[in-house]
Amino acid sequence: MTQENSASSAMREEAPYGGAPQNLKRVRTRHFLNAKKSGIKITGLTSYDQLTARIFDEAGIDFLLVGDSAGNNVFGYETTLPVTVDELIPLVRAVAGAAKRAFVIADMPFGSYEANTRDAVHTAIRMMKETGAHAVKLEGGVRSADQIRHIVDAGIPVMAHIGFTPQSEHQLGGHVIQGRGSGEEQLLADAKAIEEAGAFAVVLEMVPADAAAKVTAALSIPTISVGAGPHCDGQLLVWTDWAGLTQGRIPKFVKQYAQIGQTLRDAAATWKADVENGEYPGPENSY
Ligand SMILES: Nc1nc(=O)c2c([nH]1)NC[C@@H]1CN(c3ccc(C(=O)N[C@@H](CCC(=O)O)C(=O)O)cc3)CN21
Ligand SMILES: CC(C)C(=O)C(=O)O
Ligand SMILES: [Mg+2]
Repeated sequence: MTQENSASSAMREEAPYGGAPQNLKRVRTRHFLNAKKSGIKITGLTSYDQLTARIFDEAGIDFLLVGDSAGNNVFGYETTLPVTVDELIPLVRAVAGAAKRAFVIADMPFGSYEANTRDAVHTAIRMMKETGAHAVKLEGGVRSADQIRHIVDAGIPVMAHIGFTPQSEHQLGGHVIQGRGSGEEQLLADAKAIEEAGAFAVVLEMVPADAAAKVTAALSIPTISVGAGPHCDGQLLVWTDWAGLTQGRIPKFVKQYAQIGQTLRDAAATWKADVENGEYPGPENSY
């Protein structure tokens, strides 16, 4: 969804081939659908603050997910499980306030939607009312279909998330690839249930590329890959993994496009040395 930059097409809302051109005022759920129909890849990154939201939005990234991966990346938790709605809301507000073109999606934290459809609708409405997000995301296929349907009935777009679902990592036995062997049937059943429940898109996380291709062909809504191979309709990565900021083990499906961690470490060490040896502040930095 990144072509269509020419001045002649400026301000035309729909590109002739569908998808979401750069001059769109705002990416919408229909552009996800159009992109799938016309074979234009959808791009998303996570974002947890206004600085990165502004940068990724300016780069033309189609959607920004304020993931509960903020638990790991912002708050320093071991897993996403402790993240609360109250913790995530200010981050979503920062991202939604900064993104002009990108579609902003608020992740629903563990414990905020599973028990019943009332909880699910309540949380989704809070996210929309208190943040300015354009959609919510939750984990689970068949098991979350009722929740998806009720949130959609309340007028809120839902992105679903199946395959490896980090909120159930203890049940899944760790960071384990999903949809292998007989798991493929469950994956397809989950995907179908999500589509029938009215979700506008589905994230497939850590799924074999072949299984993800089958799901992508079987659905009319777009599939978004996080480690689910090249045949999905779009790709999503956790920005701190992708930019080389995450410490420790990162999944094989991540390709790093920058080394921000090393850049910052070098900058900090250089600045410390400059202060210690009197190089900083120089006359140009003093009044
Ligand atoms: N998209 C995404 N989901 C996550 O759950 C997640 C991230 N990103 N990034 C930050 C952390 C790091 N996580 C992970 C996830 C998987 C592996 C991993 O090593 N996976 C194996 C495959 C699974 C296996 O067979 O054990 C790999 O080689 O990629 C490591 C860290 C979990 N967190
Ligand atoms: C990795 C994506 C799909 C996510 O749910 C998150 O960042 O929380
Ligand atoms: Mg998440």
